[in-house]
Amino acid sequence: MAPGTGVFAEILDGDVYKYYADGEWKKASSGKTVAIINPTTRKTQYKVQACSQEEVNKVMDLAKSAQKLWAKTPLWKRAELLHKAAAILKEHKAPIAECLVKEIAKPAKDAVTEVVRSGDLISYCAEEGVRILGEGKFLVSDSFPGNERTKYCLTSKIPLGVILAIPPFNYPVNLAVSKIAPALIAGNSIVLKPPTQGAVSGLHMIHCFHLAGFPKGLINCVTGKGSEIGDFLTMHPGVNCISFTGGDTGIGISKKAGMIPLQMELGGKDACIVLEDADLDLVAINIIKGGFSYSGQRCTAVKVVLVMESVADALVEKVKANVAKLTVGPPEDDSDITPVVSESSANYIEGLVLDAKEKGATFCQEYKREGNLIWPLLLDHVRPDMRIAWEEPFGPVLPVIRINSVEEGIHHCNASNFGLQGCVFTKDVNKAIMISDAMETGTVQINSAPARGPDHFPFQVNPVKNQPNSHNSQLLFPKLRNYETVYPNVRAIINKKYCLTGYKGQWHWISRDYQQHKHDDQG
Ligand SMILES: NC(=O)C1=CN([C@@H]2O[C@H](COP(=O)(O)OP(=O)(O)OC[C@H]3O[C@@H](n4cnc5c(N)ncnc54)[C@H](OP(=O)(O)O)[C@@H]3O)[C@@H](O)[C@H]2O)C=CC1
Ligand SMILES: O=C(O)[C@H](O)COP(=O)(O)O
Repeated sequence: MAPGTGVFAEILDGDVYKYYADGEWKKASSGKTVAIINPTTRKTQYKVQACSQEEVNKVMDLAKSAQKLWAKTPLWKRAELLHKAAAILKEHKAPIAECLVKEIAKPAKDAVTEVVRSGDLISYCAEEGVRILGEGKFLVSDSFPGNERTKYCLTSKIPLGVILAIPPFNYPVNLAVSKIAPALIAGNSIVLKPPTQGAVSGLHMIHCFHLAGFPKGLINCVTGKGSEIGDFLTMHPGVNCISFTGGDTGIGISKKAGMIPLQMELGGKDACIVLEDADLDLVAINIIKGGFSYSGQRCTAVKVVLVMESVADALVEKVKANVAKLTVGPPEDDSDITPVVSESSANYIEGLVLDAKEKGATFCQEYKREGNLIWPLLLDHVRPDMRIAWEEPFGPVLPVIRINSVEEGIHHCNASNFGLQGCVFTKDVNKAIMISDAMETGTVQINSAPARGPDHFPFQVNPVKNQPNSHNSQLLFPKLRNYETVYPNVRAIINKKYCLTGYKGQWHWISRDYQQHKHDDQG
């Protein structure tokens, strides 16, 4: 089934996709549309409605009223509807994946994975939600000095209200449901503003919730350019919480939004620290996976390699050999490297490459670009005075900085404004843990590339970094009546075999020996 046909026919009006409010698909009164450009053809692929401020006002009112009733809907019923939406989404993975291919040039197989993973996440939120939200806390007064047992305190989790969800282009389905599903199970309503590139995938996903039979007005989706309706949405008095994922736009939003909870997942410059004793074949494979999957357009992509000088030549050779194997071309062919999302993004990446060239970086491949398609590029001998050492290219260009000590690597990682993830490669697990502790990032992967998934793992930025707090979707679950613990203290050091997670001071350790790990990874 093609997008906008079959069960999805009602979301399309002529060649323009409608927006969703009050349980219905509608045309915007502005009469204006927004074009979605296919990154591969650079031609208009789809059109969506440009919603007006009046429409946003209406949607906020609807979302507010619907939320009041939804909060009274039994938890098990909320979970039932979410499970239904998850099944419908997975059933219709093909047309939604096609939208991802056409709107954001996601390789065909990865596009299907994104939809399936999103369905699983919705179900997971439904399952966990009934447990987490089913529990409360009980306190007695004489546990505090000077008190007799004359009072009992019961706390329970209540919804925040209307959640404004704004995901980025690179996972328009998955990063939308990672906001929508926790919000709904916890009794909140949703106003989704999808990214322009990715809006049509988002509208198809929303239709799956519609088909599941959620109450009218509970879930709404307004389309339009962020630069045009963004401020009106984020400063709207009807919004009780903003869940945003994207770039520096989030910093602006956090300054404008006022006294409401914010969930901010912003950019990353994930460092990969490579020690002398690392298994260089394993490192090279992970650098390729971490740095170049979806053409580097992941917040968790490896964005700078910090390798000990003594093994740098050997590592660069191995990575070069693997880069040569990457296929470059259209997403429909499931190429490894596909066009980046827009011309302005390609121009930005090119600016970083030219700056590095001017300042003397070694080009391991020839720089090549056709339209938005940029061939994978490894830049060796990058120095801290080059922009690429610090900025996030969000494209298939990876800098290598040679270091003479572990401290130098940690220093570079910590000097970055970003604090999302990082990774360290060494056979010495003690060193790995010590380095992980010293890296000011939310998560460190040991002997593995950075990644957000599996989707139920904690995901947050290190709070010492100059960014708004970023944390996983737990914010959308609870608002304790006494405003405790809005930001859960979660830190994780994760990889497939060594896993150390902490939650409110409780630490769990699972380990297997490195040889076993190595054996598993080599298949
Ligand atoms: N930490 C994390 O979990 C993740 C972070 N990211 C980061 O996202 C960035 C790439 O995504 P990208 O989409 O380009 O990010 P942007 O910040 O450009 O856009 C993100 C979203 O914000 C919207 N937006 C734009 N302007 C405004 C505004 N003034 N008010 C409200 N919303 C607005 C966009 O809409 P429109 O498209 O219409 O402009 C889009 O939906 C990278 O920096 C990446 O690292 C990506 C994924 C995960
Ligand atoms: O946008 C991103 O980069 C995602 O949050 C990363 O998800 P992944 O690491 O599972 O690809």
